[in-house]
Amino acid sequence: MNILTFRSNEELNEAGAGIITGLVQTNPRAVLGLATGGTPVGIYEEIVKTYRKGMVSFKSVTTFNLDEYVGIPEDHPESYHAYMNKHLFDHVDVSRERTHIPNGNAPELEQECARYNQLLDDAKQIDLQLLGLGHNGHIGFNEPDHALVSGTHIVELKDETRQANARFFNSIDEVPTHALTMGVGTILKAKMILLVVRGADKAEIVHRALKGPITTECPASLLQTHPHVVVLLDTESGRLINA
Ligand SMILES: O=P(O)(O)OC[C@H]1O[C@](O)(CO)[C@@H](O)[C@@H]1O
Repeated sequence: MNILTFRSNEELNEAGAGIITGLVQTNPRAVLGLATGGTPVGIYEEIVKTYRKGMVSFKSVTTFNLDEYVGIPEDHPESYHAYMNKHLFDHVDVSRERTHIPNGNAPELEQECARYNQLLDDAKQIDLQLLGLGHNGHIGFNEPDHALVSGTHIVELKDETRQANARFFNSIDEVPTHALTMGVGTILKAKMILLVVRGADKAEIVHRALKGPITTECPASLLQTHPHVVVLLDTESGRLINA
């Protein structure tokens, strides 16, 4: 595991964007696993800047997002479909047929999970999976539990996750109770994982995830078993790791 700590957000964003655009420059048909949440926004901004300079093209790239809320429309401003359009897809030349996000409004959610798993199987392997980290150690929406699910599945969000994400909604009551998420098995199958974490409030979970016991009670701790993980931290989130 390669853990890099950055003094400024700009440097962290440039490093994250550089890894992703560098991969696409060398492999224009790369399969990218993408994340949402507050953490990757600055990285997407840097990617768009690189694209606008004509230094990278996404036209042959395939993307798979980690997760989507259940029960809010795709055009709801806080859906992960809307997020990806706003922060990346509307600004680069990615082909929409090759972008994939689970459909949280599918009439049969189990069938939707099976469909998403099939698409992932057809793509064979994600070349780079971008991840943020939840305060309770979740990756994607894989919440701490006594057991974890390998493939895409429906998950009931923990109260702490709904509270953390309430900042994006008018009130906690509007935060969906369920989501569809790629499973930990699929995440760990990626060739490379790029975990990005920011903020003093994540210092403890970063330490637990990267240095603590490997346990399903902290899903991110399973990343310790992966052969190629790069972790980008700011000084605050890396405080305990670097102590
Ligand atoms: O980047 P944030 O907003 O702190 O969220 C951390 C993680 O939580 C999620 O938003 C899900 O709650 C993930 O998508 C993200 O990786």
